[in-house]
Amino acid sequence: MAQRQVLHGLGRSIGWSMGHKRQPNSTTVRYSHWMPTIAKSDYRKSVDPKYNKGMGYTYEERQRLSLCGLLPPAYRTMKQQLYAVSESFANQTSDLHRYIFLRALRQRHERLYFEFLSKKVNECMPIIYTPTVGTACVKFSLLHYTALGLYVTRYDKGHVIDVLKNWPHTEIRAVCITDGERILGLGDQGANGMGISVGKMDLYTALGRIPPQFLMPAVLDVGTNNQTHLADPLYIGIRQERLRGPEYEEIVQEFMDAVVEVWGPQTLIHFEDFATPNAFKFINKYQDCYCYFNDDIQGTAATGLAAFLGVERISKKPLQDHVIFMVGAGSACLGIAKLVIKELLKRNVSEKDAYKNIYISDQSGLVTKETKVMIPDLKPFCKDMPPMNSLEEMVEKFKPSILLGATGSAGIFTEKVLRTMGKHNERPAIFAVSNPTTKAECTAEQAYNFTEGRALFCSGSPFPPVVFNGKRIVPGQANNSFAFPGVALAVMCTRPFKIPDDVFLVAAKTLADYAEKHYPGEEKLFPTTVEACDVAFDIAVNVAKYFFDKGLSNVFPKPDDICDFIKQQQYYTNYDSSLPPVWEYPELPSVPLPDEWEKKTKKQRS
Ligand SMILES: NC(=O)C1=CN([C@@H]2O[C@H](COP(=O)(O)OP(=O)(O)OC[C@H]3O[C@@H](n4cnc5c(N)ncnc54)[C@H](OP(=O)(O)O)[C@@H]3O)[C@@H](O)[C@H]2O)C=CC1
Ligand SMILES: CC(=O)C(=O)O
Ligand SMILES: [Mg+2]
Repeated sequence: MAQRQVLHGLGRSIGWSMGHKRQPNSTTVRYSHWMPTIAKSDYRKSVDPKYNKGMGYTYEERQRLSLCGLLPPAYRTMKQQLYAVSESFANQTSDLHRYIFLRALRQRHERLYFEFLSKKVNECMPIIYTPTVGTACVKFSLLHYTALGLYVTRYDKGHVIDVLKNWPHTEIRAVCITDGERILGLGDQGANGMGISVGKMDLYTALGRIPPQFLMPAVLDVGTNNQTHLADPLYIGIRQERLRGPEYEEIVQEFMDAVVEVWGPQTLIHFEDFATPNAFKFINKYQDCYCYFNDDIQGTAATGLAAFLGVERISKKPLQDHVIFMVGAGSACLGIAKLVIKELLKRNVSEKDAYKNIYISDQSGLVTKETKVMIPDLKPFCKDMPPMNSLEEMVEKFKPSILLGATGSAGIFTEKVLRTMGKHNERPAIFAVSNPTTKAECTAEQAYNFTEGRALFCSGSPFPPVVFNGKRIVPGQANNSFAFPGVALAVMCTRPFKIPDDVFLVAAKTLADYAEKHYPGEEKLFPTTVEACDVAFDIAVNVAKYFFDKGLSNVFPKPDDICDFIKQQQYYTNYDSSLPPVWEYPELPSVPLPDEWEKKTKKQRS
């Protein structure tokens, strides 16, 4: 009996239950020799990425789990393993190699991977997320080795539920799905869009600390119109033109219903990188009847509004008095514009005044009543004025104080556009939010150089700090990754049936407040990425409060301490064990880690 308790304790300490098929009377040492089959299955489990500790298995655990001899003799603490990973990471020869290295780590040793991401956010975010994830998607056919997420295809029609049931984890609480049609600013990547779903869900865990076993990245492969992929003999998806019309919508509907059937109506369904007309069609169809959100519309909206609230704070001018010019009439710009309107209406600004100062343009110029509008959500933003085409002329004419581009068209914020922004504003707010970096409307350097260093600049993908007139300026990152992990964490904890738009107002305000609270008196619109985990937690707390207060949570009773309630459901990477040894193993000599590395690993803000 005592023996069984020890074994159970050990099972818990490494993260799985040992079961009851043990020899109750055997000693532990004999057990490991007598039961080769079980020992072998323990070995498989011990290298399962979810449980693996790598060289972090203690000598005691190695003895009990029949791992002696299967690992090198040295033992490594989590910190020593992190050091090993960071050395190997740094030795990779390109960002794509770093991406491949991290993917392999994820497939081998999940807790170490997430611990590394959270300790090295600055270094890892640009790899597992934008910009490198964009390159990875383009080349995904060469990188695919094993199931990272679920592929559902148009030919699974009528059987989507069976495909979903093949996913190895049974308790899924969030799904991120893309059909790959608009991957970042890189266009149609078909099934290669899996890289984006995987990247987003990795941030659920790295930033939101949502346990990875609750998450399922997915691709809905309905074909691709990307001619390069269609001609590529190694393309991993269905080599056919994209499905359109009712058949396309039916397969999306079947996916939605299958998720609800398999994992329940409280499963969060996150739509990512759908082409804009479909993105708006589905948000309007699903938002009120599924636990659903579209990240490019709503997550981006929360981040964009937060940036504008920061501009309001720094400029000491109410948001409704700012002239906002948006270049791009897609998911990102329209999502932000709609949330700004929501915020202004809440402040009792009249509808007419709320719309008055927001201008939107697309490739054919200013969106006016003459524009052939394909997305109904764009209609209220159409101006009753003559058409205008040149961005330079529009910026000169409307004198925006906030200029935001989400176009996927690199460099359209020309020197003249930027200088005009600088001419009309003391602190011109310039946001080049297109991803990846190669698609940014301007670089950080251009934004500061052409405005004499006065720009309040943010970009979608990270730019390095710029030194202007001897002053080091750190550009902010205006990316929806500051919003969706916190919203998802709140949803996972409170289990609502739907996610109203107000949730993204809460997220925006929390993000803006975070910057204000942590950088008082500083002209900083966003926290740094190393704080993204703390931001996600704050957003989760406020959004969870919102769900409880509005009666939308399905968790009863309302917890007294929401912070604690959320913390208890988060993912932790600790796998310490304090078991006694079975046979004696001497304390082996070790060498301390370099001081330099220890210092660098401590949290730094910029
Ligand atoms: N930082 C972040 O968090 C986020 C960034 N993004 C990025 O924003 C970009 C756009 O995404 P999304 O809105 O979904 O994309 P869409 O493709 O739906 O929209 C792009 C819009 O930009 C317009 N456009 C393109 N080129 C120009 C140009 N040269 N001048 C004026 N308008 C132009 C298009 O006009 P037309 O319709 O006439 O073709 C279209 O209205 C992408 O790069 C994406 O990565 C998206 C979401 C979040
Ligand atoms: C960040 C993001 O979601 C995009 O660029 O599409
Ligand atoms: Mg996106």
